[in-house]
Formats: sequence, C-alpha cells, structure tokens
Amino acid sequence: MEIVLESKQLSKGYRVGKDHQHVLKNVDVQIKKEEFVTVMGPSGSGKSTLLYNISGMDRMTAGRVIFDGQEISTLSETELSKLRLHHMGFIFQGIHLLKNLSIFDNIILSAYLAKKSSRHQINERALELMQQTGIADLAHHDIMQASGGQLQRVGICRALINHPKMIFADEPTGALNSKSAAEIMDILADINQTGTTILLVTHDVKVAAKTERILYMVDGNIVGEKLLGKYNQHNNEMKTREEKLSKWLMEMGF
Ligand SMILES: Nc1ncnc2c1ncn2[C@@H]1O[C@H](COP(=O)(O)OP(=O)(O)OP(=O)(O)O)[C@@H](O)[C@H]1O
Repeated sequence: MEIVLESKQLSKGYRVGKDHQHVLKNVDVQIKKEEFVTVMGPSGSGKSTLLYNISGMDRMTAGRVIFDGQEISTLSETELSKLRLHHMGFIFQGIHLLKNLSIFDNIILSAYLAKKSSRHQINERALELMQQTGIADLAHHDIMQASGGQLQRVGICRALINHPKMIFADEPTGALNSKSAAEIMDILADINQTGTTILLVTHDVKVAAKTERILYMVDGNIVGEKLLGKYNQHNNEMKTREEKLSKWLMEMGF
C-alpha cells in the first residue's frame, strides 16, 4: 500500500534555560494511505509533539517529513499553511471554534479560504458532513448552544470540509463522556473507511481499540507497534480488540 506520510530521523528539541531538551529523537514513521493509526505512550513521551511536527504545524529541529510525495521540511510558512488548508484536517481536544460565527459558518470558513469550490458546492458539502455526523439540525445555532459532543462533531465537519487526504487528531475525545467518545470514534472509523487516512493521539484504550495500528512512544521514540486491523462496528469485536490491546499495552509498560 502506498505511503502517504513518512518521517525520517525526525527530531525536535526545545531550549529550556541553558539546556536543550530533546523531545523527539530520530523518529522514523510510515503511515500508509487509508490507514487509521494511533500514537499512545506515557504522558510527556512526545506524542503531541510528534503529531504537530509530522503535520507541519510545528517546525522540526532536524530530519525530514514527506507528505503525499512532497518534502515538507523545507517549505516556507506560506507553503505549509496552503498545504494544511488544502490537504490536511485537524481535530483537537479544545475545539477552537469561533464564538461569533454560527456552527455552519465555522464549518465552511476554511472552504471559503481555500477558494476551490463554489458557494453552492461548499454548502452542499457542509450539509452532507453535518448529516453524516448527526448535527444537521444545529446548522444555524450559536456554538454556545451546543454540547461538548456536538462541538466535537462540528470540529470533525470543519476538518473534513476541504476533502483532506489526511486527518490529524490530538485527543479528539479527551473532553467527552464515554458514550460521546464512542460515537465520535465510530464517526472517525466511518470517515477512515471512506478513504481518509487518520493519525490520532490518545491515552484511551477504548479509543485506540477502534483504530487499525497502534504505535507506542517512550521518551521521544517509537518503541513498538500493534496491528489490530480495521475496526468494523457491525461485528461484535470491540471486547476482543480491547483485551488484545490492553494486554499488549501492559507488556509495553503502559
Ligand atoms: N513549547 C515547549 N517548550 C519546552 N518543552 C516543551 C514544549 N512543548 C512540549 N514540551 C515538552 O516536550 C515533552 C513532550 O510533550 P508532549 O506534549 O509531546 O507529550 P505527550 O506525550 O503528548 O504528553 P501528554 O500525554 O501528557 O499529552 C514534555 O516533556 C513537554 O514538557
């Protein structure tokens, strides 16, 4: 299967006073097209840092990242933001929506900025995504009127509006109760099944068990991986997947 994202010897460090803290240490990762991959590991091991550096949200200190055949390590800020706008989608725990815009306008904003589609096409796409994520009734609501789970769905619609090749999600269910978290993961699994590659960071075994491959990070490097295969919400397989994953995580020292 074709590789969509690859890091080679990716390193990231921060100056802390007089010291230099090495957070990512020569990380080599390959994500295949249409894969659904999770990064797990202890707190502070560098999971979010990996997500932000491999997606070009942050600048790596050394190494290379190749996204969809293009070296992104050498792109300018303008080129990087264009790449992110057109080809990547981001979902965060704190959803960062604009409070003065309606739910619908929050979703379509980046499609207007991308200037790739007509107003009609953008509206159609937004409606289709809102239907898919179960928030079509909320289109013209104020974001202050929505629950955490609904807002996370808005975040998913916003991330998908420009048909990204890949979604990056940092603890997308971190602020949700377990029922909403399970629903959000089913939506992400559906999105993945229809061809969008996803790289996700989580601490939650139930969340990771719905993904295809789990990378385990310790102290700035990937030290193991577990292949679970694609999750099918219509097969009654969650318990087995969770047990398999929990057993492996225990072996990894989680
Ligand atoms: N801007 C920064 N300046 C200095 N150190 C930083 C900065 N951002 C992150 N770090 C450090 O990098 C290390 C890894 O942080 P990161 O957030 O990537 O870990 P994580 O595995 O995602 O943790 P968690 O599971 O707690 O979210 C931590 O020790 C953190 O303090």
